[in-house]
Amino acid sequence: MADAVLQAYELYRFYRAGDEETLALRGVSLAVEAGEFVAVTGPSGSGKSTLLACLAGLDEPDGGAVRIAGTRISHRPQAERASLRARLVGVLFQSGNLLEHLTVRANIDLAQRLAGRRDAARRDQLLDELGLIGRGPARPTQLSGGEAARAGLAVALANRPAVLLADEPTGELDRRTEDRVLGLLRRQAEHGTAVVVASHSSAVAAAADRTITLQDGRRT
Ligand SMILES: Nc1ncnc2c1ncn2[C@@H]1O[C@H](COP(=O)(O)OP(=O)(O)OP(=O)(O)O)[C@@H](O)[C@H]1O
Repeated sequence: MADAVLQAYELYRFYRAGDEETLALRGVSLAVEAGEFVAVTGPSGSGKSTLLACLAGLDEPDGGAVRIAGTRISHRPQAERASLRARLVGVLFQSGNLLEHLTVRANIDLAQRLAGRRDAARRDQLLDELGLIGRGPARPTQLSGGEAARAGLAVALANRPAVLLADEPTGELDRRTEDRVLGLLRRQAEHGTAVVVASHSSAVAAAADRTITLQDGRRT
């Protein structure tokens, strides 16, 4: 797995609050190849969101390392992590993927600008593929739940990321919209992106090439 586009080695993450210490990750390793779709499952509190945040460089592991496309993203200043993330990683959450004061189109443009790019053709292609061609001028508050999920995906894919990390991206969606979003994630993997989705949903596990399970911060 030395050539895996996403590599995590022995990740540890501790949270301290007063005398309380939570061991959210206890030595999690993971390698995902380009084109693979991996589901991360496990009970509530098992460390799924913490793992995804560390993989995305949104959080710093206390131990271990994350490499994306051969570049270490962990243990770097926050600004460097943000810059690497903008170029290499698409991040999709259940909500909060879109800035409320910007239109859908402007949200995608912003994601490209943050990566030092401008690619209107890619933006329009994404809006088209995701069935949002008429919704480009809409603001997030004007979108249905399913439209907002697809617009969030458009932002995450704006820069053709090597790795797409999604944390419960279908949590609030009805089954039909969930299937549509999963189909889009699948297609993205078929185009060569390494896709990692943390979810409680059995539909996500069914759509994935393989599933890893966390329990108390460890892989089972
Ligand atoms: N900022 C934080 N401060 C303290 N403890 C935290 C923090 N974030 C997460 N934890 C703890 O770390 C552990 C792992 O949490 P995490 O959110 O990664 O689990 P999860 O598997 O994503 O859960 P869920 O399925 O409920 O979203 C839990 O015990 C949680 O309470």
